[in-house]
Amino acid sequence: MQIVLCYPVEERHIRLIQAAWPEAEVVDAGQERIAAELPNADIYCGHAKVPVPWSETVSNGRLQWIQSSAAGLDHCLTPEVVASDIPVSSASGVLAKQVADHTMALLAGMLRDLPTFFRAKEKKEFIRRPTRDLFGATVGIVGLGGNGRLLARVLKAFDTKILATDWFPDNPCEFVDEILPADQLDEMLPQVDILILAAPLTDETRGMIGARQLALLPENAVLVNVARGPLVVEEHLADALQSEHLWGAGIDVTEIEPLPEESRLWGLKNLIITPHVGGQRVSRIDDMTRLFCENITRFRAGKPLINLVDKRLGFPAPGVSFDPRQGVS
Ligand SMILES: NC(=O)C1=CN([C@@H]2O[C@H](COP(=O)(O)OP(=O)(O)OC[C@H]3O[C@@H](n4cnc5c(N)ncnc54)[C@H](O)[C@@H]3O)[C@@H](O)[C@H]2O)C=CC1
Ligand SMILES: O=C(O)C(=O)CO
Repeated sequence: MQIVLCYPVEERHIRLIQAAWPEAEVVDAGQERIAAELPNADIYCGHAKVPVPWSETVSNGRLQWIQSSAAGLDHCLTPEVVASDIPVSSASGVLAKQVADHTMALLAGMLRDLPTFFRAKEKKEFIRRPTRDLFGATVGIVGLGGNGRLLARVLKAFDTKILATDWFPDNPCEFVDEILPADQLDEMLPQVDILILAAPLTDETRGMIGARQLALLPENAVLVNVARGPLVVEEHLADALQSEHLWGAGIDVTEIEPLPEESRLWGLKNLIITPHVGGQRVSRIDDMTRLFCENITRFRAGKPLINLVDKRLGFPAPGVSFDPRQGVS
């Protein structure tokens, strides 16, 4: 049994994985060796950011399970993997707390107009201008999974009205006032002061926020994208920010990462950009290893995996959820 890893593990993580399956050989391939090691894996855990030979790996017939170390599965759900019978599980929940924090930072930063004050600080200027706050706002969340649900809980403390769209609208959430089916996004947009994107990148969601959807948002709405850059048509977002139809936006993800030097987005004053760091936290790799070890125990016992992905949809169906600081619930 060979377990191949491609996430930034240290010796102590490898020891934990080894303890979960003592007979297995654990190979820390990293980004450097993953293309060479993946075809020999029985189990793969990681998030390869370099091209890897999925086609060869699937046709070898050796790979038995993919544990993504990311919540987003766009890195591994290739047509060959989707067509195969290899189960895929995601890291939903592992990063949710820091993503919620980061979303609140982007949102509050934009409502309180921190970009203006940061620019003023550079010039040693003391300026004041009207700002806004979150209390009483109507917030729309696109995607009520691990991240979207936790965000709803946090946002509710600000007396907000929360609407959401989700692929599974019948899966209730006590902090959301109304959950609409994914295809009713157009109905939600005109009602919200703040729109938060927390859905995976799939064929359905690519380009889901373009000029038409931005125009459906009320004047002065704020957009936050902590999901994947290609959910938004970046040129259209730049237009809506430049015309000041939107009050502002906070984005942790862009269509191309790193954002190219020539992008129009860099020059927009009402935009906060962070370099895909929403999921970062000092103990992120410990947290991920905890989920992987829990799933190894389940895999060995033939029990259902946490965050088992519906590969045709591109994300997990509702089920048990995993909080690395509390465990399974
Ligand atoms: N900025 C960052 O560092 C991070 C970004 N992400 C991104 O955020 C996404 C969401 O993360 P999680 O909540 O953990 O994923 P998740 O898999 O737990 O939840 C995704 C949710 O989106 C819903 N959904 C799918 N298609 C939809 C559509 N067309 N419209 C509305 N809802 C739809 C699903 O029903 C599900 O409830 C990930 O796929 C990933 O791309 C995740 C973690 C960190
Ligand atoms: O988990 C994910 O999908 C991420 O984007 C982490 O950076």
